[in-house]
Amino acid sequence: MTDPIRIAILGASGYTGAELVRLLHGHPNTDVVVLTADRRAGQPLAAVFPHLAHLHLPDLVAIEDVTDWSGVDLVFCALPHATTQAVIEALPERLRVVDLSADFRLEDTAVYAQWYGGPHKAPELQKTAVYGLTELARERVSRARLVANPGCYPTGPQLALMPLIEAGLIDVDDIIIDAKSGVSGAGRAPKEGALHTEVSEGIHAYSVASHRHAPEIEQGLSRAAGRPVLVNFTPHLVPMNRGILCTLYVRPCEGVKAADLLARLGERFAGEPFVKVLPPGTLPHTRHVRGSNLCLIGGVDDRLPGRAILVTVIDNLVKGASGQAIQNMNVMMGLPEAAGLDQAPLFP
Ligand SMILES: NC(=O)C1=CN([C@@H]2O[C@H](COP(=O)(O)OP(=O)(O)OC[C@H]3O[C@@H](n4cnc5c(N)ncnc54)[C@H](OP(=O)(O)O)[C@@H]3O)[C@@H](O)[C@H]2O)C=CC1
Ligand SMILES: CC(=O)N[C@@H](CCC(=O)OP(=O)(O)O)C(=O)O
Repeated sequence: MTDPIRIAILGASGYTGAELVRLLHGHPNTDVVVLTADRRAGQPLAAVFPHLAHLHLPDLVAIEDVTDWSGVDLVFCALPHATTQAVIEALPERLRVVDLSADFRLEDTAVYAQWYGGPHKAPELQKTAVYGLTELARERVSRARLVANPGCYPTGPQLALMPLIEAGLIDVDDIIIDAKSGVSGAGRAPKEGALHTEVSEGIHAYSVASHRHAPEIEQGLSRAAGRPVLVNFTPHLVPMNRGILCTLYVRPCEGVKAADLLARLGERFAGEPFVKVLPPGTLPHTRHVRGSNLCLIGGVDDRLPGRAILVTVIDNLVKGASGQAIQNMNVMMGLPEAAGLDQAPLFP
């Protein structure tokens, strides 16, 4: 039996931090040794998250109070974007890092500056970061010191569209991504737009034609196409806690049907533990993945000639964040990729 991997979770008092703690509790090869917080530093985790009170874990501390990293092997950074670059740059070089924020996802730091409102604070480190959409980057992830975990919205659409673009099966200049997210995607820190009164009993589009996940999706699709690709991406906030459903409107090449697209995806993801392609005509619900690391993909032909509609679902806190982060850690550390991630979805 090998020694457990000693884990620090920065931002453990947030939603994705708590989800890392929950999932790592079931991981056979890890030991959580450091938990950090900002406003909640100094408190026991059970005071912040009573649902984790049965676990024996260290209290929350401020990052600056962690002066000795010698007892840590791998760091999960679950901090707000734009705070993470400086934090990771200050960590000892020896530590492996999985960053859940957006700070290292965009390879071009000029594009980062344009979408995240300021210059990149660690451009040299950015050159070493690997974008960790695990199923499509496994080999690079295995060698990475720093993995940029994909955004919650970009995960499903890239998994469904990149293999189709690589196979030349769809028109890359006509892709519409209609996305709907649960409110936990906005994090736990109080925000007016996430209040119950603002979100319940309604649904609304936001950041229309201007959401920061559009360039992240375009980065992946452009790599698959071998040339620049732009997408129409519209996110919506829906009154549920977890889950992201993306409806993808695509134009298959002449003679290609939805069943052919699904067949290609089925071949591409054969044997993958977490990406499952449904039979033609069967469409997934967010309920089908709740609490699990699964991404489900379904599809149908549109009545409109030449159009097909694909639907992807993930749990934003699992495959869209902490689950995929653990999947990446498993690949980086040479562990079985599904270790700690075999939870079946909570249905209904
Ligand atoms: N929620 C989601 O579905 C997803 C989130 N992400 C990304 O993951 C990261 C974490 O998200 P999430 O867990 O939702 O966010 P939360 O707002 O729920 O949690 C943020 C965490 O960071 C801590 N924190 C806040 N500001 C600072 C600071 N200046 N210095 C140190 N610590 C700080 C908070 O501490 P305290 O509470 O004590 O103040 C808390 O522990 C973000 O970058 C987010 O964009 C990625 C994919 C999906
Ligand atoms: C519902 C909601 O507010 N979602 C967030 C994105 C969620 C997220 O986690 O963004 P990152 O993956 O880039 O960190 C938003 O629209 O900004």
